[in-house]
Amino acid sequence: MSSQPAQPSAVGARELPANITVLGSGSWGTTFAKVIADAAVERGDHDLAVMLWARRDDVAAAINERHVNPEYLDEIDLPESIRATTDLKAAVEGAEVIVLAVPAQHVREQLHALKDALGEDTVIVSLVKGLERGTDERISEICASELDLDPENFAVVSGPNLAMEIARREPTATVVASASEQTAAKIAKLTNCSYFRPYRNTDVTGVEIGGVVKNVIALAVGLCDGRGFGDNSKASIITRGLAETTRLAAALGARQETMAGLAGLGDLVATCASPLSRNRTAGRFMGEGYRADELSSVMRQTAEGVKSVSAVVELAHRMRVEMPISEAMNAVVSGALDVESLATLLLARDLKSEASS
Ligand SMILES: NC(=O)C1=CN([C@@H]2O[C@H](COP(=O)(O)OP(=O)(O)OC[C@H]3O[C@@H](n4cnc5c(N)ncnc54)[C@H](O)[C@@H]3O)[C@@H](O)[C@H]2O)C=CC1
Ligand SMILES: O=C(CO)COP(=O)(O)O
Repeated sequence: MSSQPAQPSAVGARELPANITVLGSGSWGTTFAKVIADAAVERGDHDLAVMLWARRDDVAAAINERHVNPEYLDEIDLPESIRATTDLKAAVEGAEVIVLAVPAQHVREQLHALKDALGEDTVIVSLVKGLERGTDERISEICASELDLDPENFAVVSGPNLAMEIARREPTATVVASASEQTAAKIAKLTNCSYFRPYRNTDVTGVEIGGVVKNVIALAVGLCDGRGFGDNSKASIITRGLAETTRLAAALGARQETMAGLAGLGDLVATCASPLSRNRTAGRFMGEGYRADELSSVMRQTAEGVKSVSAVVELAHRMRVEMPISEAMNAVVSGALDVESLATLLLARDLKSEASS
């Protein structure tokens, strides 16, 4: 036996990355930064740095000086190891992991802006639950086309993850999916803490589609609230919503069992049940008579379902998949259908066997 001390591995002595950047300091970006910082403390890692990129100076200043983000996470104290900046290039310089937490329609421009500062082995983690309008691309596809990113360096984190509950340390599980088992395991370890339990998966498409379509279904459930419909209507929409999500995911090559897991059924239930959900809230406002273009006057935060529904429907047409609830929601959001006519349209199709679809 050699008496030589063990040599550090090629990637360095640390098992996990030390420099993490989160792009987007809204409710989920800030909360996710907190999860990473809390997880590091719990495993005794005091060298890990989390940098949050904020669009606004006042948000960055509040995080740096008072360790709060009053705009998005009122009442939550943030760990002092989280720093914030509005300088995108400085934020991503030297980052080993870059987490995307901006609305889907702005991901491509963000990636374009940071392209040159990206390291060869940088891992991109998406928290985003939307499709890009115009291309109908998922975030993994945008990363591949915009950055020429090796799929093994991409992961998506998705599940029943309402930001405010996690910020309050209420226990939740999630899914980390990557084409690389190793990348998924690394991100799972980086985020695992006493209140956040990640499960690994390699079905990136399924996990992304689950997160995107549940927002559209939550709009429909919100509409039921706005129209005064009860739990039978909502349970019917949730169940048939899961069926159409599963059809689309399967057509795109995803695994059906992913839709029965945390990133499918789990997230659908959390979002459709929670008054914290922005998508359900947006649906409720529309059910009460607001048009989609009036929503920004009553809610400040991102409701990805409103922005992504047309891309979901386009993708479904391309894949020849029937998605009647998404079709109806697209018609409402675009103004082609009024909410009074919606009740019959949401579930109206030719009568068929439940098992046949
Ligand atoms: N809030 C939640 O509970 C969860 C949200 N998500 C997903 O995470 C993503 C981000 O959502 P949130 O943090 O909740 O949104 P948010 O609305 O709370 O914050 C969005 C962030 O993006 C920034 N932003 C807005 N427009 C931008 C632009 N043009 N360019 C660059 N940045 C821009 C905002 O300044 C803000 O920092 C969404 O795709 C959402 O579906 C996923 C799981 C949970
Ligand atoms: O994705 C979420 C929970 O998992 C958050 O949903 P909302 O964007 O509707 O708030």
